This record gives sequence, structure tokens and C-alpha cells, in this order.
Amino acid sequence: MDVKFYLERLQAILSNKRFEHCLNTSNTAVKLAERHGGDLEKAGVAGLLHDCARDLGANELLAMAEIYGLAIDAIEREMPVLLHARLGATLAQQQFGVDDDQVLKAIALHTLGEPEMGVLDKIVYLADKIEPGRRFPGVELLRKTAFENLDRAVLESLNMTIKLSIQSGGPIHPGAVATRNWLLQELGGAS
Ligand SMILES: Nc1ncnc2c1ncn2[C@@H]1O[C@H](COP(=O)(O)OP(=O)(O)O)[C@@H](O)[C@H]1O
Repeated sequence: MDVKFYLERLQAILSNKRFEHCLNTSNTAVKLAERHGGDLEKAGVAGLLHDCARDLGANELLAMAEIYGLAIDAIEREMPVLLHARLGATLAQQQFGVDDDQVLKAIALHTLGEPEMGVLDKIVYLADKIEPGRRFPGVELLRKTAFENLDRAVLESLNMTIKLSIQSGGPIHPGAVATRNWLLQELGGAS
């Protein structure tokens, strides 16, 4: 994996702020991988490239998803920003030359997760939410939880996102609900 090339290309297509977020996410993903026994190189690369499609506008996200043949569901059509994760995985493969399936999967799952998601997927999902540049109520506790228990931390982060979607009156993508329900079962909390 050619990290120097990834850095150059990423910096060319992202705003400075987003590029910095990607660097922070990469560093945090490596730390989480050290703590939880994940692959350090894969965590670093997936963290770095996770938002490679995040600066595309809604119309570009929809158009590129169609060009690359991604299925687009009704909620993604309403909220194209949700596509940036799966499209990001496609661009990481097609434009950055990443050929590691685990890295591509972790990028694709960093917004909604999915039932049975693996350690690397959880690490990248959380690194995005807790990197040092993130500021939101509860982030300190989430940072602590992420280094203690990946499942509990992903569940807590999904709870926050779902609550925010309800507060804003917007739709909730069911992918996040499916991930949440699976984690509840994994943690033994569902009755
Ligand atoms: N399950 C969901 N349903 C609806 N909107 C969501 C869902 N998950 C995330 N979002 C929204 O999609 C956007 C991108 O999510 P994410 O990639 O997690 O955040 P960010 O781009 O800030 O790193 C955010 O505005 C978030 O609130």
C-alpha cells in the first residue's frame, strides 16, 4: 500500500480541514488497532482514506454512484451524503489503487456499520467519531469507551447518531438500526 501516493492524492481532492480529519482518523485508528489487536497498517490506510468521497456534493455523489453501478436506496437518494462511505470504498479501489478487501470494507462501513462487522470495521467507524478534532457532547466518554470495549462504543455512537436524526426530524437509515440491533444482541442487552 502506497501511503505517500494516498496522501498526495487525498490532499489534492479534499479541503484542508477534511484532510486533517483524515490524518487524525488514521492516527486514531492505529492507536485503536494497537489496543484491540487490529492490523495497524490496514487501520491506518482505511482511516486515512475513509472520507475520500466526503467533499463531493449531493449531485456528484449520486452521479458517481450510478457511474460505478452502486445500488442507491430511497434514503440514500434523499440523503446522498450517506453514499460517501460506499462510494469512498469504490474510489479507494478505482482511483487510489487499494486492493485490500478488508480496508475497502472498513471504508464502506464507516457511517452505518453492518451486522457482523469486524474489528477493523469497528476501529475505523470509531476513529472517525473520536479523533482529536471531534467536539460534541459525550465525545470524551466515547473516547474512553472506544479504548475499553469496541462493541459498546460503536453502540453508543450509533445511539447518538440515531437520536440526532430524530431530533433533526430527518430519516434514519435502517442500516444503522440493523447494526445497533446486532450489537445489542452481541452485548446481551436485548430482551
Ligand atoms: N443512520 C443514519 N441515518 C441518517 N443519517 C445518518 C445516519 N448515519 C449518519 N448519518 C448522517 O450522515 C452524515 C455523515 O455521517 P458520518 O460519515 O458518520 O459523519 P461525518 O461525515 O461527520 O464523519 C452525518 O450528517 C450523519 O448525521
